[in-house]
Amino acid sequence: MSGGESANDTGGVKEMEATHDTRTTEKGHDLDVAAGRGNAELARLLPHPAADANKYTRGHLSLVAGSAAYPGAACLAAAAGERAGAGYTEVFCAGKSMITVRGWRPSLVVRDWRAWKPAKAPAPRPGHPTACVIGCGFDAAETSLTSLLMETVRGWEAPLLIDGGALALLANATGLRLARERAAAGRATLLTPHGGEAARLARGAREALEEAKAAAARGTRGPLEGLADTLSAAGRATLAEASPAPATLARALAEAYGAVVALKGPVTFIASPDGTAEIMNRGTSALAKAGTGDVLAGMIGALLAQGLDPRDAAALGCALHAEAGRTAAAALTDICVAAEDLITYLPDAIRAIES
Ligand SMILES: NC(=O)C1=CN([C@@H]2O[C@H](COP(=O)(O)OP(=O)(O)OC[C@H]3O[C@@H](n4cnc5c(N)ncnc54)[C@H](O)[C@@H]3O)[C@@H](O)[C@H]2O)[C@@H](O)CC1
Ligand SMILES: Nc1ncnc2c1ncn2[C@@H]1O[C@H](COP(=O)(O)OP(=O)(O)O)[C@@H](O)[C@H]1O
Repeated sequence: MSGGESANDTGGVKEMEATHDTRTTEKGHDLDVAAGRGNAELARLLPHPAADANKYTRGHLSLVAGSAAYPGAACLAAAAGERAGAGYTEVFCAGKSMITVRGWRPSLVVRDWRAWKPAKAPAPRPGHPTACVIGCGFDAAETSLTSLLMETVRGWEAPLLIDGGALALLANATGLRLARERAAAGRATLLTPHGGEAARLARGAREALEEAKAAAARGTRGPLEGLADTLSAAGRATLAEASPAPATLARALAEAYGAVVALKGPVTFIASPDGTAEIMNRGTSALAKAGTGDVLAGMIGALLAQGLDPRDAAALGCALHAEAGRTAAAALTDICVAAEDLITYLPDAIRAIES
């Protein structure tokens, strides 16, 4: 791993006040980072079901997750998605993972991912929200998964969250181009990298910029034409840095990929393509265990599937995840908490935010 993969230390970002729109300067870039939202604001986003709700109107979450190497990631994300309110949670996973995912939770609808046809999914319609999470438990070494991902980025109309091993597969000129085409078509995308995955996404954006430059030098028109001109100078400077500070990196990735980016770590930064960013620093080091990111992806995916916009889904999902971690740590100690416990303690997190 390169030095760039330690992207999520918090060096360079000033301690945030508990007020909104805190202004700070990070590594010479002028940066506005809004402090984390308060409980009252978050509570208003909680998707309580309407009295006449049914499982379809509550939101349909499709999870494309769980390679043969990592079935557990699909289990964690799907169970978190159910707990976070999705009315219908469907898992498309490797054939070899199906029995594990089915056995873990009978309420999940489990299919082989060869049956996943993102471009043929019914178009989203009012009152029937839907979203897709792809990548939890993807084995990035399995290059055959690239077409599954790219087909989804190209063909899936509703909000799309990309996590885990799928981020490595997205991190190249083709992935960036397809993500930008989604944005241009008004389709929402949310990326949830940890520091290592964010560094890979930055490399992918650099590759795209190089490709665009080479095409321009040859005088060839191509799909990445004008990319450099559409990115801000600050964004390009951040992508060129070996070890950018996380808030600026989150913002540069959001701009480059045309997606909301939640760059996870001890402090999580949520950045949007329009240049806005907010901080989420309610977490606990009890969360530093394998699988907690898969749980977060399932929670945010369920909120997207219930109709929240990507920024709100990321802010509420990260806050609920952090609160669940804190409550779990209070009960179990910060040593003993495991990813599954966050799902168990999600109801306490909801109550904490509502109170
Ligand atoms: N129970 C399961 O089945 C689990 C499956 N998982 C899946 O395993 C796949 C590989 O993900 P991994 O993240 O393990 O491996 P990756 O190889 O994608 O990333 C880990 C590498 O990134 C570097 N890194 C830098 N900053 C980091 C940071 N802030 N946090 C974490 N790593 C950082 C690490 O040094 C490490 O070399 C993903 O698809 C993921 O969803 C994991 O989520 C763990 C649990
Ligand atoms: N020291 C820490 N303090 C607070 N939160 C943390 C800390 N370490 C990790 N986390 C949180 O735990 C989660 C880890 O996600 P990720 O690295 O993707 O895990 P995995 O890939 O194993 O599922 C993220 O939400 C991150 O913000």
